[in-house]
Amino acid sequence: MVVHSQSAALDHCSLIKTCKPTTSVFKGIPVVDLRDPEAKTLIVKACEEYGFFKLVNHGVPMEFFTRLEAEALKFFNLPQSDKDKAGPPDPFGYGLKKIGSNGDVGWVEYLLLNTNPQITSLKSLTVFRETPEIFRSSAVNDYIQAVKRMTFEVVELMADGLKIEPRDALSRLLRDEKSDSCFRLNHYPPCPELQALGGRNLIGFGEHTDPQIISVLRSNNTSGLQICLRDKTWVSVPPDQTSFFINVGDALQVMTNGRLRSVRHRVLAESMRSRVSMIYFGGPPLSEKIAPLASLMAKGEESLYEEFTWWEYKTSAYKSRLGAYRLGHFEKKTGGAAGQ
Ligand SMILES: C=C1C[C@]23C[C@@]1(O)CC[C@H]2[C@@]12CC[C@H](O)[C@@](C)(C(=O)O1)[C@H]2[C@@H]3C(=O)O
Ligand SMILES: O=C(O)CCC(=O)C(=O)O
Ligand SMILES: [Fe+2]
Repeated sequence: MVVHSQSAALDHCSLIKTCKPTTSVFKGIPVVDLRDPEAKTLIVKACEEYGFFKLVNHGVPMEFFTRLEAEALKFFNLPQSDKDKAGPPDPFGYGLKKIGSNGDVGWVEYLLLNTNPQITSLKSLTVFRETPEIFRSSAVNDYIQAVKRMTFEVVELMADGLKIEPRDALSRLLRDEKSDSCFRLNHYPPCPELQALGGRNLIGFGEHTDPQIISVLRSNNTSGLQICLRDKTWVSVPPDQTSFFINVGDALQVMTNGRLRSVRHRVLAESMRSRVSMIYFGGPPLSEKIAPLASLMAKGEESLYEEFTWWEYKTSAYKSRLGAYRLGHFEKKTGGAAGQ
């Protein structure tokens, strides 16, 4: 639904969608302790049931979070004209409200970066030059390196839990120097005018699944993140600035032939507090064939999906609207109930 502004003050968010307030807080969020000997089993269980879990005792020092968050806020607090020098995102760079290039908008500003220096686009280089503080400091790089290392461990545990052989079948795709991964810093400013919306919530980042293999999110202590459960209800994820929240992406759903499900999620804006989040999206190299892993398939089990490369999936995803069910296009017509 489009907001019909109730005052002039609301004009600047008049194209952004609202939704009914959700009161239910996700109390049963699966929590995985990376040091727990049972971690591999718990990761698989959480990803089968929710495509989502919270990770604690992850070993990434809090200092990495606080440094990057401070640098991010310094950047987002710059005058608009300075931030605009790092945009528009195509797809990398600074973006304000527009998400992707197919008409999606949200109450958010962001920096989208490539994590692979070898294929750093000209746009990213411009970002480096135009926003010296955040990119001259080592905060972004240090954070990404630490989160990548931890993510490799998580997907290796996942492979162990799923009895995938070899155990680096997933992590090698993320470790590959041509891995098509990216990193996003999101800033959701407070929206005091929300109170005039009669209790409705403003969409910060509309509902979607992440196309990649895995997404690793960390935010400050502001709520807003919600996930969609199997019964289609939306629940709020209580924020925890010391932990990571891990999402199964579409590519992992396909590689496990639907056993792990990519999770639909969204972010709602708050009226009083600003939310800062940082997300590493781990993707495979562009040329990688995305198909169910042989060691996971039962005898005679057939793939639910047509064969495609990550490049083909990504190209199709980037032509789609944020909320689209992107995997639908790649499901085998006779393949059974993979859909949503
Ligand atoms: C509307 C879009 C934004 C997006 C590209 C897309 O066309 C559909 C997928 C979107 C998404 C969601 C997860 C990540 O935030 C993202 C970077 C990605 O890989 O897919 C975004 C894309 C984007 O913001 O460009
Ligand atoms: O900002 C967040 O907390 C989540 C955003 C998100 O889902 C995304 O950028 O893909
Ligand atoms: Fe997402």
